[in-house]
This record gives sequence, structure tokens and C-alpha cells, in this order.
Amino acid sequence: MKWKCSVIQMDIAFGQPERNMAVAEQKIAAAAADKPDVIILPELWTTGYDLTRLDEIADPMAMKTKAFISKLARQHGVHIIAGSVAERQGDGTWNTLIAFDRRGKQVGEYRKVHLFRLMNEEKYLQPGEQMGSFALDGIPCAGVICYDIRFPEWIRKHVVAGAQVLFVVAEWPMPRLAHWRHLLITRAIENQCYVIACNRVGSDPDNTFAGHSLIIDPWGEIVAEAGPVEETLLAEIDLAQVLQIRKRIPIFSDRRPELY
Ligand SMILES: O=C(O)CCC(=O)C(=O)O
Repeated sequence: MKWKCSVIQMDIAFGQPERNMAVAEQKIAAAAADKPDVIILPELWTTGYDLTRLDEIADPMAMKTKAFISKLARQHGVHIIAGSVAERQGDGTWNTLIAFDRRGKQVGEYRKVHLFRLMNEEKYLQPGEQMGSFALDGIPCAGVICYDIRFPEWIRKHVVAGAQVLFVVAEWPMPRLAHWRHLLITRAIENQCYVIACNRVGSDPDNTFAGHSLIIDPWGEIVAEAGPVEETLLAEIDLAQVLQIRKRIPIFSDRRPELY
């Protein structure tokens, strides 16, 4: 099976969900003209890192964002990994990835497990406790968020559970661009999976973000890479490559987890 993937590397207006949703709607419609199978948005694309105003701007149970993305997925007949949104529930807020299939059915929901202290996430957000596994067209996938890629054991757990495609949504700052690229390439090689990573661009009051969204094959080769400004990255991936590479170097039969 082949998938055409559109990675929407967008700027995000700080703390302005209505405006960001209107921009995303236009970008999704423009991307849909190329008839992709999957569209992916970045982390916290409705609010950005406006953490001190989350009480006001987070989406209760992510209901509004879910209804909005479900409609767009159905309308354009495309799977949408709708980045992550600030999801309010009770007294807590989570940084939550949501995934919809091309019929508009929600197939995945993942609350960021590793909160990033350097950007004060732990002061304003609750950590998730569950894995981010889901399936699209019968292909096992996983979705993780930004800082999560620094935890190889967390990604490995998803791959051991079956994931062949790893979606990464991020607001990764420019000063650590080299880490972003090396970590993503390494996660693809060591897990023999596709990595489809969407980062934002632009700035907020504290950070400038790196862009450089990436599509990486299970051999670790870069299929497509964006630059540091807004763009929609489009590339086709051949999912058969995952099993071919896993057969050629059978790390999942050779690993010795009883010793680790
Ligand atoms: O790990 C990093 O350097 C960046 C992580 C990050 O920006 C995030 O998780 O939001």
C-alpha cells in the first residue's frame, strides 16, 4: 500500500484558536487538491504555547476541534492527524493528539506523556498515561508529541506493539534543530518504521520554531524535508518497505529484551 502524505508546516497565532482554525481549514483544503491519503498538523496548533491562558482558551474535552476536524476529514476524504490541542477536562488540561480517518471517524487520541520542563509544560499541563496506538487503513500507527522523541523506550513500546508508521507532531525550537533531525532519523532506523514529523514555524514571545518537518523511510533515508518557513510537504511512502526492511535485518526477532 502506498500513502501520499501532506505535512502542513504552519505558523501559529499565539493564543488565537479561531484564527488558527480558519488558517488550518484553508491549508487543509489546499493540501486536499493533491489527493493525499494522510494530512498532519503540528503540536498545539490552535493555541500555541500560550500556557498561562489555557483556562480561557483550551478546548473543553477537545470537542470543538474534534467536530471541526471530523467534518474536514469526511469532506476531503482524507485521514487527518490533527496535531495536538489543549484539551480541558475538569480542572486539568492535557496536550492531546487526535487522529481521524477519511470517513471522519476518530481513530486515535493520545495525551502527551513526557512534559517538557524547559517550556514550563509541567506547571500548566497534566501528563498522559496511555499509549498512542491506532490504525489507518489497517496499518498499525503510533502518534507521539515533540519531547516524546527523546524517549526511545516509549517509541519502541509502540513499535513492539505493531506500529509501522510513527507520526510526530511538534513545536520544536530552532536552537535544537540538529537534535530534532538526528533523533527522528535514529527513531526511524532503530525501529525500522516510517517517521512522519510535522513541526511548526514562526515565533512566540519565548521561542522561534525550527520547521524542518520530515518524512523519513524505515532505512533512515529522508524522503522529504521542509525548510524553516511555512510550507506543505508532500511525499508518497510505500508501506511495503517496512516489512521488507524488517525481514532483511530482523531486529525484532534478534532483540534480547530479557537482558535489557
Ligand atoms: O526536546 C526538545 O528539545 C523540544 C521539546 C519541545 O519543545 C516540546 O516538547 O514541546
